[in-house]
Amino acid sequence: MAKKKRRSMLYIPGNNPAMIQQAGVYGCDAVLLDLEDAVALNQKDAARILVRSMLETVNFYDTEVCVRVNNLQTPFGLADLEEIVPMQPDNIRFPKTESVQDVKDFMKEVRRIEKEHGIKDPKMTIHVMIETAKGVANVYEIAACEPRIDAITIGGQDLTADMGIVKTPDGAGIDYARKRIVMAGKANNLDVLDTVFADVNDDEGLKEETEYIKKLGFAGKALINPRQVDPVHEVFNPSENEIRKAYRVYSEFYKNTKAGIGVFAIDGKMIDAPVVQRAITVLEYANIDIKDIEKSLD
Ligand SMILES: CC(C)(COP(=O)(O)OP(=O)(O)OC[C@H]1O[C@@H](n2cnc3c(N)ncnc32)[C@H](O)[C@@H]1OP(=O)(O)O)[C@@H](O)C(=O)NCCC(=O)NCCSC(=O)C[C@@](O)(CC(=O)O)C(=O)O
Ligand SMILES: [Mg+2]
Repeated sequence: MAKKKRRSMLYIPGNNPAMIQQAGVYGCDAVLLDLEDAVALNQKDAARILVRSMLETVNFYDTEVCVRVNNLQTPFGLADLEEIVPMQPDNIRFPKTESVQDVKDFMKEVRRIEKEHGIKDPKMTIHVMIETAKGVANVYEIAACEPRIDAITIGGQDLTADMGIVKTPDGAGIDYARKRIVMAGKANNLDVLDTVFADVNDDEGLKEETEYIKKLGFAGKALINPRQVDPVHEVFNPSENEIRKAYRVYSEFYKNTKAGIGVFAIDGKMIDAPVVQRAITVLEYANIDIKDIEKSLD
């Protein structure tokens, strides 16, 4: 099965039933039902109950569903897990993860709750959020410490607050963190996801930032408004020209492999395994199954 795309992950405040009800139709790859910073302190209990009931009743179609719980250091984190883990959304986000011990503490509770509810073969995966300088420092160990982690993400708003700096449009203050988190994620075969772009009226700025983080290796971006979905997809979706080139590279690779040739040239440019791998990634983003290309050549 093709790997799920995570180009766009839309935060929806967990205390807003009207927004959650629409979650399956925004066209984003994933929704992040938020019990953490989008929810006021006096709404935390209501939001938790609402999100649980929405997980039972709403049709999310093929949109991936992730719930962001509160950190276990807060009075809400454990209650969030007790309510949400039995519902087994596709994934749970651990915010402000700073150490391997934080992940262990979370997972101990997740596993206990799953056991108590007779969940034997849990499919729910974990997203860790790196949002403090300490988390950035420990990110390599965090990314490697738990097999159920399948994505890692930077929280730029909290990180800049923790560092005592302003989040500028050029992202200068979080550039090192972005690059370090990408390497830690890639080293552990995780999807690496970028932080939100706060100005919902600045499509050009959003696209520019998305172009940049795509070049760094991020698989997608967290969003705060449905209007941000299309601009982000526009950047992540390959152009017609890129698709045509990738199709040609894969076709030639397939034919050459059958003839026992490992490296060859197209228009004078060497095509080897990494080039083929990049072509396969483009084809995946264009929803083209390489098996169909192979069949057309057999
Ligand atoms: C930004 C704004 C107030 C703008 O309001 P506006 O009113 O100007 O929006 P409009 O465009 O006018 O809305 C038009 C229509 O869309 C509907 N609509 C709007 N937003 C929707 C949505 N999100 N989901 C579904 N529906 C939506 C709306 O209801 C209306 O529907 P209708 O009336 O029917 O036409 C609003 O969007 C909003 O609240 N966003 C969510 C904010 C949020 O979740 N923050 C927490 C996550 S970040 C964080 O925690 C930092 C982080 O942790 C994260 C990290 O990086 O990962 C870190 O540290 O960095
Ligand atoms: Mg945050």
